[in-house]
Parts: sequence; structure tokens; C-alpha cells
Amino acid sequence: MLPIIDIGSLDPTLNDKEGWLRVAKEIDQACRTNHFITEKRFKEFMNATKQFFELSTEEKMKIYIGNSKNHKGYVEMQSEHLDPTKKVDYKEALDMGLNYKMADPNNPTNTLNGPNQYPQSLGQEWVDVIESYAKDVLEKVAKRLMQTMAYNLGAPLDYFDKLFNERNVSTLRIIHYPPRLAEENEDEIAKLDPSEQYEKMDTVGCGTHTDYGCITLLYQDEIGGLQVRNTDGNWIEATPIPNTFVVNIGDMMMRWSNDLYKSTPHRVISHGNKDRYSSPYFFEPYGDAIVACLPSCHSDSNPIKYPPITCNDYLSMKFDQTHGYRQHQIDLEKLNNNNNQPEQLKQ
Ligand SMILES: O=C(O)CCC(=O)C(=O)O
Ligand SMILES: [Fe+2]
Repeated sequence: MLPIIDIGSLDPTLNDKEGWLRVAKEIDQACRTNHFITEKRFKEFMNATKQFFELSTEEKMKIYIGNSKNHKGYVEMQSEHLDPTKKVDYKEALDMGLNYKMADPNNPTNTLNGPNQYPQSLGQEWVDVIESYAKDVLEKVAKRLMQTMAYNLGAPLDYFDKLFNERNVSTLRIIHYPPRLAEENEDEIAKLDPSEQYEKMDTVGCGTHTDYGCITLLYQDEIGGLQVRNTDGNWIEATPIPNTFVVNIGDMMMRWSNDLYKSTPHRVISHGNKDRYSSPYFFEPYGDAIVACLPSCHSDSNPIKYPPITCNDYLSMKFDQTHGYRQHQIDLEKLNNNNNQPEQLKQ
């Protein structure tokens, strides 16, 4: 089981330096939030999540992500593909941003900052539940965790706070995993332990991947199925614990810290006959923020491992690789460019 770090008891002032460093070092664990997010808020949020996925496909497709210029909206069943050695992920999702402040819509460095698409039929009350949860988790939990990491990395305490300004492109996602499809050798698979099951399956809920941003706070219902690879390289089950987030380190944090923090591989096996709901919240800075190795994280004997890249470029590259609708747009663009070429240059 993932050990729990109890950030509820963390002294908000820097008097408790040891406590801050302990949290910063153990951060890729489960994280109990105690009094930061109330049980009531978690319950309301999970009810709203289920309510959305109970809508008809027709209703959900009204807010299809492929209709958004900024990667916001409904990700239909079997349209994201995280592990190329498996079939497409057996899940559906809704991606939402914070809607704090819109960037210039014509600025190509900020293509991920834009209006959400909310399900009209669920009304403003639904939106209010989602937005209150989003704001609470960012302000109360994520920022505190990022401050401990900045402290641990020798950066100014507010280093990440500044990057997570009102134009940040963090994504709150809700996911539904229907019961898994039976595999050809289902009986044999059912006897294996979960980490061996993944290897033998063709279709999984969510393929092995690392998240792309700074950190992810992942909330899950009581069903289970999430596996996380620990720093020793072993896959362990992230057994659900009420009112607790699983914290995953993302690729940008790995780039900022020059591998001091390594992004956490994880994956999901769907349940045999139950629906599972979860909600990762990916914390990403504003679009044109440069993700570059922190000055305190490199030296002559520890050279910089990753070139600087903007948050927008990094995320767009990852979304292009994994989302069916973007692949489709890229193919269409190629086709159009090809059709506009002189006859002898056409491929
Ligand atoms: O559903 C989960 O527990 C994990 C989801 C996930 O890892 C993701 O969407 O990046
Ligand atoms: Fe993930």
C-alpha cells in the first residue's frame, strides 16, 4: 500500500523545516488532506461526476472535445491511447480548465487556455459544485505541496505559485471506467495478481503512462484498480483511502528538477463488473511558462538533462500523441497541405 503523508498537520509557517522537507521528499505517495477539503465537498463532487456520465451519449457529444479549440470537453469512449502496446483505453472522460482568466485567443503560445464546455442540461448548480472543488484543491492542497517542493529544490518558496497564475492551464478531469471487456483468456487472467494481469491483457482502463505537468492530485472512488510504479521499479496497488489523493509527479516537475523528482508511471485495470469513477487534477503553469531546469538543480557534475520547452508546447505534443480527435485533425491538415501542393510534389 502507498504510505500516507498527512499534510493536514503540516505547519503552514516555515518554522517546521523538517516537516516541510519530509512532505517534499515523500510527495509521490498518497496524501491525506484532513480538514482542507471536507468530506461533504468530496461527496458532492463524486455525485456530480456520476451524474455527468449517466447522460446519454448524444448529450455528452454536444460538448465533444473535438469541437473545442482549447482541448476542453468530452473525451468519448475508447478515444485516448496511452500505452501503444495495448488497445485504446477503455474509458470516457471530461476535461475542464479553471476559467480564471482567458488568454488572448489569437496567441498561438496559449492554445490550451480557453472556455470550458459544460453540460447544459445539468445547469449552473452542477458547474458550481465542480468549480468550488477545483478552486479548493488548487488553492488549499496543490499550492502547499508545490511550495514544499520549491523549498526542497532550493527555489524561492513562491516559485511555482507564480507560474500557476490566473492563466494557468491546469486540467480537472473526471473519468468513467465501465466494467472491463472480457479477455480471451479471462479465466487465466482472473487468477493472476493485478500487476501481472496488466501484462496479459489486451484492453486496459488506462495504459501505463506518466502525467505531463507538475503534480497530479488524483481522487478515486472505492472500487480500486489504479497501480503505481514506485521508485524501486515495483508496481503497487494504490488502494483507495477515503478523503485522500494519490499524488503523481509529472514530467514538467522532472524537467524543472533535472530528475530529482521523477515522474511516476501509473495505469488502471478496470473492474470485472463494476463501474469506476476517478478524477485526476493535473496542475500545469500558464501556457507560455518556460519549463527549464532550476538553477539549483544542475552543476558541472550534474549537467542539464532536458532542454527548455514551453508548457503549451509540451502539453500539445503529448495530447497530439494520445488523443484520437487530434490525430484526426493532424491527418486532415496533412491531406489539405498535400492537396494544395503542385501535382509533382504530392505524396
Ligand atoms: O483513473 C485513474 O485512477 C488514473 C487516471 C490517470 O492516470 C490519468 O487520467 O492520467
Ligand atoms: Fe495519469
